[in-house]
Amino acid sequence: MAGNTGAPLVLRLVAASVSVAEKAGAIVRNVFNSGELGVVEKDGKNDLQTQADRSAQECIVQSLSRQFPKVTIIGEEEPTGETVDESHLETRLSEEVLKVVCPQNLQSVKDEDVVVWVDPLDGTKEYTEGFLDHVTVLIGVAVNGKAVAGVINQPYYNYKAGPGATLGRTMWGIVGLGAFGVERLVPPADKRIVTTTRSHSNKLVTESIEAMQPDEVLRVGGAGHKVLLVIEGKAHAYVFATPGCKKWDTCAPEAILHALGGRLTDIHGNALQYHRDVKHPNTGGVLATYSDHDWYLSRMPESVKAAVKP
Ligand SMILES: Nc1ncnc2c1ncn2[C@@H]1O[C@H](COP(=O)(O)O)[C@@H](O)[C@H]1OP(=O)(O)O
Ligand SMILES: [Mg+2]
Ligand SMILES: [Mg+2]
Ligand SMILES: [Mg+2]
Repeated sequence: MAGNTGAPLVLRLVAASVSVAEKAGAIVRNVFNSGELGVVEKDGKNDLQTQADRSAQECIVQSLSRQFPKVTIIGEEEPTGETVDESHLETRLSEEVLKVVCPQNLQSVKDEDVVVWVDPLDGTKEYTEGFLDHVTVLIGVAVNGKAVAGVINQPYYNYKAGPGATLGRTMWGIVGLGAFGVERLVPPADKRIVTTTRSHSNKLVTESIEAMQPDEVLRVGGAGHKVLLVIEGKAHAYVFATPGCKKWDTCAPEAILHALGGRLTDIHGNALQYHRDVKHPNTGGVLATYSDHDWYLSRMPESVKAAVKP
């Protein structure tokens, strides 16, 4: 089976995730092109699911669990119970990933040490509203509760460039090794740009953003997308001082940001935990930066910190 080459487990997982994230990204585009989004309201307020979320989740979870039957895989969406569409599966390994040398500390990781966190479509609200570049597919690999590797596919990267442009990109990273398919760019030095939610805002979010005294606020969708804005120097910080983000929203982006030298914590500065039995919501909110992380932490109002407990 493809998952059984001699490479260390973490590398094989990332190699499989890069291939399957590309496939899931294609599914996300195909569903949108079909015009039949099949939107369902989930339990939470302002919480949607589409056919693309369901099909991409099936693609990722089925493909990975067939290759790595002993690894815990946790996806955002509930299984549909429908027969698996074999044409949705992808079990090849990315050669590009298998070429790298796995960091020493991750070479002998065992199946039972790993949890894979899957967000088949991050930015669902924006997807249904046509903000297509906000959408990402997120596959994060956690070892002993820490985010160590991540894969992000952005299915509509470049779609504003017009016909002929290559649509979509895949980025991946391993802490201790670096990240590929994305480049760290430095944001402007003469102003402070903060990014936050456009569809899940509330008083706590607004208060915390104001406290950062930003020159500009980018209100956009998706946790993956906002971490990419920080990585690519379009924003100095991603500030989300409320509990809506879940482990599958942060695991992959956190690992890629860390691999490039940035930081992602809750709004108190605590590391996020990714054990298999952890509660899914990031109850302490999210703060992602490249630099001055402590400054953002110090600006966080006490009233917000008291309301957004870890
Ligand atoms: N209140 C919420 N309910 C459900 N999902 C949320 C909520 N807040 C954030 N999320 C998830 O975190 C992501 C980042 O938040 P936002 O886009 O508002 O900045 C969302 O795209 C959504 O992921 P998903 O689209 O995968 O359900
Ligand atoms: Mg969702
Ligand atoms: Mg999400
Ligand atoms: Mg999602």
